Amino acid sequence: MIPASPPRADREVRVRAPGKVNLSLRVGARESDGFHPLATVFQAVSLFEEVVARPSNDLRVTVSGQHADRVPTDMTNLALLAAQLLAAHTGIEAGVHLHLHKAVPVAGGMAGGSADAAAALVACDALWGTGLPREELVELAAQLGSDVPFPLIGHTAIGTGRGHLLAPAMSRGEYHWAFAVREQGLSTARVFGVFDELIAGATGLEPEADRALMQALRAGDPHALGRALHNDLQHAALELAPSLAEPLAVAQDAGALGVLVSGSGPTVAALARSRQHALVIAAAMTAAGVADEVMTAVGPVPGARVIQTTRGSAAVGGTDDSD
Ligand SMILES: C[C@](O)(CO)[C@H](O)COP(=O)(O)OP(=O)(O)OC[C@H]1O[C@@H](n2ccc(N)nc2=O)[C@H](O)[C@@H]1O
Ligand SMILES: Nc1ncnc2c1ncn2[C@@H]1O[C@H](COP(=O)(O)OP(=O)(O)OP(=O)(O)O)[C@@H](O)[C@H]1O
Repeated sequence: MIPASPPRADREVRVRAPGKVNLSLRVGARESDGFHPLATVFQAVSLFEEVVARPSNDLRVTVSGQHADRVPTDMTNLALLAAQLLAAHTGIEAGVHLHLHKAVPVAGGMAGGSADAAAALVACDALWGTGLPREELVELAAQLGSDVPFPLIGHTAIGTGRGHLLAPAMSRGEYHWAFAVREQGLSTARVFGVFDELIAGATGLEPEADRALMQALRAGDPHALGRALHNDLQHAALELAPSLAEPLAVAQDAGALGVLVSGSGPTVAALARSRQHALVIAAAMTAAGVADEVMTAVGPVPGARVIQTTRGSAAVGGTDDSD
């Protein structure tokens, strides 16, 4: 074990990492490792998790913000697992206190926990001075969960394998979203389980079906993107939570260019014509009482980045190297 160079007790590193929407999610049949092969297109959206890392003798986490009470603070927390993995990988003997400020819905299909883990990798790497290249952090991220590499990269990317193998995708312009959030989350493993029952072995991956979607992104055409949105897990999510049909219908009636369940759900994502239109869709969903909460966001946005490093009371500003 290499002892970490003792960080000043008053030093802190603040990192921001985005949530995601799967613009397209195509799922193949479960493989022998228990996972499904995916062909997906991720877009990072402007709901940001913030993680602050401070020196500590042990590994500990505190949580504030959106539904903080539903986030575990034991060693099952993905951010703590990320810190532990980085310490083991670099052979460093160091603790950390991670504070998570949540803005991405918990268990909402938008990879909030994964964003925390990605942010924790970047924050601990900076706090401990381990200085790993981003590609090495991405490899560690994949060991933590299928969705963890993407919030490190951000922007728009194609995911294959378990969803963890990423290739950047070209995207022009801004896309505006309204989200209907349901308080009661859905378990990702359960949604994949219901997917298995529904498809009963009859599925192909068909990533080539996303040609229109990729073309829409290259052209910066939200109308074409709206028509191309696709989620193979949507049926399974609706089976487990049939009331999700309501926000989908209300958003459609409010003129959304496309609507879908985000990832494994239960968050419903509606693509709008503009920021103003996203607010109109959000207001329609609130008025109809079809969401516990509504949010709006824009995408694509960058991946996990240091937004502030503080030594003592002096903030020394971001050290953004993520793009
Ligand atoms: C639905 C998505 O959000 C789409 O991006 C992701 O595939 C989910 O990624 P995640 O939450 O990071 O998932 P993991 O923590 O890797 O896996 C949780 C559980 O989901 C199922 N799972 C996940 C990914 C995958 N490609 N196939 C699966 O069957 C497995 O049952 C697994 O035990
Ligand atoms: N830092 C964390 N934030 C939120 N949940 C966490 C965290 N660490 C572990 N968890 C556990 O993971 C579960 C799923 O959390 P998360 O918010 O990442 O779901 P999700 O957005 O549906 O994930 P994904 O879209 O990647 O499938 C939670 O119910 C919680 O028990």
